Amino acid sequence: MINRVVIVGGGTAGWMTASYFKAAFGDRIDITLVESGHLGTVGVGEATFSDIRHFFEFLGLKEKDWMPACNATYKLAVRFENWREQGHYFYHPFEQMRSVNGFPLTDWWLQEGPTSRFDKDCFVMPSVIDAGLSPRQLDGTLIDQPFVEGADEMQGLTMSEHQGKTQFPYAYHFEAALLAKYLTTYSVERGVKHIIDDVESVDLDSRGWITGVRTGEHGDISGDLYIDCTGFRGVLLNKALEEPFISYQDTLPNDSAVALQVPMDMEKRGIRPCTTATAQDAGWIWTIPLMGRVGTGYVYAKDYISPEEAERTLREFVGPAAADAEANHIKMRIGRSRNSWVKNCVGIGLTSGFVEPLESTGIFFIHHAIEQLAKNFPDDNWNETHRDRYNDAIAHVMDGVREFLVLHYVGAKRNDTQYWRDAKTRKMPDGLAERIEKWKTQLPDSETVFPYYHGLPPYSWGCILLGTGGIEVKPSPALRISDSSAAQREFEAIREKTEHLTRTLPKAYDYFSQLS
Ligand SMILES: Cc1cc2nc3c(=O)[nH]c(=O)nc-3n(C[C@H](O)[C@H](O)[C@H](O)COP(=O)(O)OP(=O)(O)OC[C@H]3O[C@@H](n4cnc5c(N)ncnc54)[C@H](O)[C@@H]3O)c2cc1C
Ligand SMILES: N[C@H](Cc1c[nH]c2cc(Cl)ccc12)C(=O)O
Repeated sequence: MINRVVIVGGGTAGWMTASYFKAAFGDRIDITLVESGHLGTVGVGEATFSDIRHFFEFLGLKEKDWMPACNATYKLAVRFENWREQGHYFYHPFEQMRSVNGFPLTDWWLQEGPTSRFDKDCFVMPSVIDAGLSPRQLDGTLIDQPFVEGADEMQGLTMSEHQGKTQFPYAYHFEAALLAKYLTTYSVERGVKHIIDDVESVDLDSRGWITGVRTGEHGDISGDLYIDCTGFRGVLLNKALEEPFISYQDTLPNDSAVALQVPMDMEKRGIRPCTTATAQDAGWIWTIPLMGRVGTGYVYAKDYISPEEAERTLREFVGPAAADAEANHIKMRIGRSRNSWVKNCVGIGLTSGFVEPLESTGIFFIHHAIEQLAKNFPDDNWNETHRDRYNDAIAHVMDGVREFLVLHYVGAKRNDTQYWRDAKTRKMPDGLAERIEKWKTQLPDSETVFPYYHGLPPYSWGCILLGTGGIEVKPSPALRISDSSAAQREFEAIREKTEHLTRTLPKAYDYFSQLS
């Protein structure tokens, strides 16, 4: 049995892992988490995938338990502003793609689109977001969507097993530091040993396996399995075990960010329930609404703009409310460890890998890694099959998301600065150019997107292609000679549903202010 687990690092990755493993394995596993008292965590205001609800469900937590404690709000989409041209925006929503006669509605939209807005013609969420509404009524009733919430056959499935079966209509925004604090209490109450100290060195045996970590004040801590959640430092995996890091910077050049937390009266401002990604001269700015403040930051490539200029741009973007906010400059390590599981050490979180937060994939990577590790948990035979399966799953998810992000830049019509022009000529990950060729005559489907599980359904790829507008796509030839009346009825049904929802849903702020 492997039942002594040592986690090094107390950011989002460390505490999500500790709490999930306690919920999964109870007292059959002994967990010690060591975190530095002075090295900070990266967590800024964070946005997630909708799948994160499975994590909270697994821990037995309801929204009213954790959301108010983390100043959380709902995220119904990512809103992309100015990626095509100044003043243009589109949504990548959490919403089941409708299909008519075997073709996604977006394909019909290319042939028959009632207006120039694919997002508002094909989905109801964009109008709900524009009106600043909550997807739940004040009594908690969720808007009726074609998805299954809590159905028995879905219990216990991992995210990859869930994919394609349902699409939940929202994700979350929350304060990462508050979530880490919440999960600390959850974990410690369930028996996780919490040590605040620095790991100063790592002991290896003659085979190079970890036998213990040495701390400044608490001596040696040893276990069977070591989980490296030390962030970009990779203290165990990359430093002690010397596992190489594969950089993605040749295809994704953004390597820096500057973040601000801006206190705000959200009742007055109102909550637009989505993450906004506003394109800038050398990157993009995120805006994340939380209860009591807005999290914002400029993600940029330092080859194109200096940190000082990025901070100045961000402050101008936010306006006077940012005057007293302290800027947090972050250097990002973009790419992944060649293998995230090496010998008796598994890197989770930023140690394992990271891509810029354009589609909020950091916490999704952590959640996926935890589910895969729980599924492939080793015994003392250290069977290679479990390790190899785990490493393949982690590599695929990150490589797939890298392609998805590159599509945003290659697809963006804007080319008004060197940064955006270079995005069109930069090397692409293997296979993407061929896939884009196929999508020019038929929007992405399960047979033409990145072929391994990477968290994004085919409709997500279609939204980016249609929204960014730089790649010309044509309707499928079959639809040109097909009867479109069923598609027309579907567009009409969406219009009616949108009209009904925008009349009946409460304001997002009102929903959160009564949630407890
Ligand atoms: C600019 C930016 C924006 C982001 N936005 C999003 C988003 O919107 N959505 C999303 O899902 N993800 C986002 N992410 C990613 C997300 O922040 C991370 O995935 C998440 O915070 C996990 O970080 P971590 O726990 O791996 O590392 P960290 O937060 O860096 O934590 C590392 C921990 O290790 C400890 N440590 C380090 N060295 C030692 C040592 N020697 N001894 C003891 N302890 C040590 C530190 O004290 C700390 O506790 C973003 C990341 C960045 C950089
Ligand atoms: N696994 C899916 C991924 C997904 C589906 N739609 C979206 C929209 C946005 Cl903005 C991000 C991710 C996804 C999920 O989490 O729902």
